[in-house]
Amino acid sequence: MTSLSTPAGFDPLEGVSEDGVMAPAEYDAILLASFGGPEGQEDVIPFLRNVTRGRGIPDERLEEVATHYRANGGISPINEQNRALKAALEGELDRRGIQLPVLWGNRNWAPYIKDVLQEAHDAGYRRLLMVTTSVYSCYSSCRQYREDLGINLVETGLDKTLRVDKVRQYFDHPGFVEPFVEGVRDSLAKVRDQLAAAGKDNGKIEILFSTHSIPTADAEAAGPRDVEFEEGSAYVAQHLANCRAIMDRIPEAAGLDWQLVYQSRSGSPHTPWLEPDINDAIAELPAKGVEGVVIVPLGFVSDHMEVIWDLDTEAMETCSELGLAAHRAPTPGIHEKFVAGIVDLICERTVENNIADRPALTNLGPWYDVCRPGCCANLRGEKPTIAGVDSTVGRQ
Ligand SMILES: CC1=C(CCC(=O)O)c2cc3nc(cc4[nH]c(cc5[nH]c(cc1n2)c(C)c5CCC(=O)O)c(CCC(=O)O)c4C)C(CCC(=O)O)=C3C
Ligand SMILES: [Fe+2]
Repeated sequence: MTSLSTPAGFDPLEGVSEDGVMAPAEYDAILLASFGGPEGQEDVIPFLRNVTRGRGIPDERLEEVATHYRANGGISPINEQNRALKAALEGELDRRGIQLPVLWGNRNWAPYIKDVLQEAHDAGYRRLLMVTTSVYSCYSSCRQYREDLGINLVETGLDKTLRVDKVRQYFDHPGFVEPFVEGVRDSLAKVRDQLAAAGKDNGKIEILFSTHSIPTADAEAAGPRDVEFEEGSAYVAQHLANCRAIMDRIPEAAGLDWQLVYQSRSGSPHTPWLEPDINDAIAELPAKGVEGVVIVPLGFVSDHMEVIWDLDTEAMETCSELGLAAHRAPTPGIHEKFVAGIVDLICERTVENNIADRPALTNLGPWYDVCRPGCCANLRGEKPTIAGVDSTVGRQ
């Protein structure tokens, strides 16, 4: 390519307000960024090595997790779900007459973010808007994505000619929350039916909101460094706020007990991670007189391996061993409200079809378009990032 449409480098803070809102801009394409997963038995170990490189995850844990993938033919459902989400986003953009191509790239498996950035550049794109399939604030869900973009832009040498911004973390956007409201309501009715069929018409039900456990040190570093969270950390506070937002919207669930629990812990047993584990929490329920459980996969956008194994296989088994009626609520997946919500988030950031109103269903949001200083710090050392007020990638 002889001439470029944009001058080399940019000011990442141009148009960014005090509170991290970025003025609408013109984008060439959307980048749907996700985790990635294996697509066959021979991919399983290389994928797990990609995920855990430099993370100190014991080999026994990797072998254990490999069996979850092996049982599913070595295939993670996540890639198919992302293809479906990409198609649904294209459909919704098209329906609204918005001409923005959707690219898809993963952190840990093909199509890799690095290759997608090169393809985007070769196609003449100079500014992308990234949407991630992770919605809360913590290293794994926020900074790790911003870092992988930063590192790949620097490594490909595209950092001065290809700019990537990111939509805000959208845990409390109605597009993410409302599908859960519907799903929890339906699941509650199913558990009530199961109990009725067993002659336990007024059996006590508890709602377990489940999310990915993370090291407590990562939880403490989650979110902006310069903002205090009453509930210990941005990660925990965002989840608890969402639990309340969902409970408040389901009259049928009025008065039911609920709690936030954690799943999919890895790492060394000596490192503290967020607790209680969902299986331990379930084991405590019979003693409280609980006879039915609704399991809500609040930390996830689709039914990937952490959902179909850790919840549908393990947690459901724990319930059945204890004789508890149970149902797992759906993830947003390609729910029409979720898809429309993501397109709304894109429109918040674009000059054309701009949406000025920024809905948020908790009082923590709307979250920052451009992360605050030190947001979701990498406790192992600083790497180049995008989409933070302290990002340096692409600076003139
Ligand atoms: C917060 C969070 C989310 C939610 C936000 C988001 O969605 O991003 C998430 C999602 C996912 N996690 C996934 C898979 C894995 N996560 C692992 C390991 C880890 N996850 C962590 C955190 C999170 N993970 C952490 C702190 C580790 C320890 C290692 C490290 O510090 O990085 C490992 C290694 C083996 C193990 O120990 O489990 C695997 C295989 C898949 C793909 C599933 C599929 O293939 O369908 C998805 C969507
Ligand atoms: Fe994970």
